Amino acid sequence: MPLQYQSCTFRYARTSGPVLDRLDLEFSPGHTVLLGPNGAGKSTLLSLGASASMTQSGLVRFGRLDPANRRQVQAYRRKVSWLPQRPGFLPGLTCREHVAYVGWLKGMRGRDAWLAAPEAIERVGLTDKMNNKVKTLSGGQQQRIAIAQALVHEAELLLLDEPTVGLDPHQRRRFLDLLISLRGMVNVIVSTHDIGDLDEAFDEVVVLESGRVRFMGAVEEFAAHAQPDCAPGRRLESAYASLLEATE
Ligand SMILES: Nc1ncnc2c1ncn2[C@@H]1O[C@H](COP(=O)(O)OP(=O)(O)OP(=O)(O)O)[C@@H](O)[C@H]1O
Repeated sequence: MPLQYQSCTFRYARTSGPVLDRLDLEFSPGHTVLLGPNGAGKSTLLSLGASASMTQSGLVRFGRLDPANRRQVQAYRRKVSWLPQRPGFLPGLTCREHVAYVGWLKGMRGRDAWLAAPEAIERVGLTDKMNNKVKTLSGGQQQRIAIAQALVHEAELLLLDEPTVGLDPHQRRRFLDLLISLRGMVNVIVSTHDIGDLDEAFDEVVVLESGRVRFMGAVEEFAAHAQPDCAPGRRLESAYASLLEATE
């Protein structure tokens, strides 16, 4: 199912202009990377998609589900899972307890969530840490537990806000491999500033600039904006720079 934003306007309290002004955007199923300079509105867009905040006008829809409808919001949040920039974990819980707890919060029966948690944790490669406290895990491992939280209740779409910030290259690689392994199982939209090696993990690119869609298309179409003389390993970075320079 697509995630749609129809004529969405959003402004933070006590700020002058809107961050998003009548934005129309549709994310197709698949793996999409969301790029854009600081302040472009990526986190705002994802938090609206997660129903963590609500548009002042316009609509957000996942398929037919409307997060502004009280009767549909729980079903919406079960299907659309969000990993904010700084995910919070309850102190004292083990990985299994945490994953099961989130499943229960999303509407699963407690016992079902408890029994389903090990498989979700296995999917993210952390079975050996299942009974460890989440707070004792590294940053990269905590990000993977956050993904397991979405897998346990069989979310259809994951919204990940800068999930690789602060990860070392090895952890980042593991994280991208995890995303690749989730292809066909769950759709993802990932906002990031790390663009070097995204082509393997993503199908589509959206570039947001000042709350507007600057580019939307397949990774290859995006890469075609690269400077002809750029090094092969830097095509995506070059494409991104060219697209943004074209609007300066
Ligand atoms: N809670 C808030 N209150 C007021 N303004 C905010 C708030 N959060 C974000 N903003 C402003 O809204 C705009 C969009 O911010 P947002 O965090 O969505 O951008 P972003 O593209 O995710 O940026 P970054 O890449 O730096 O994370 C920015 O101008 C920011 O200063």
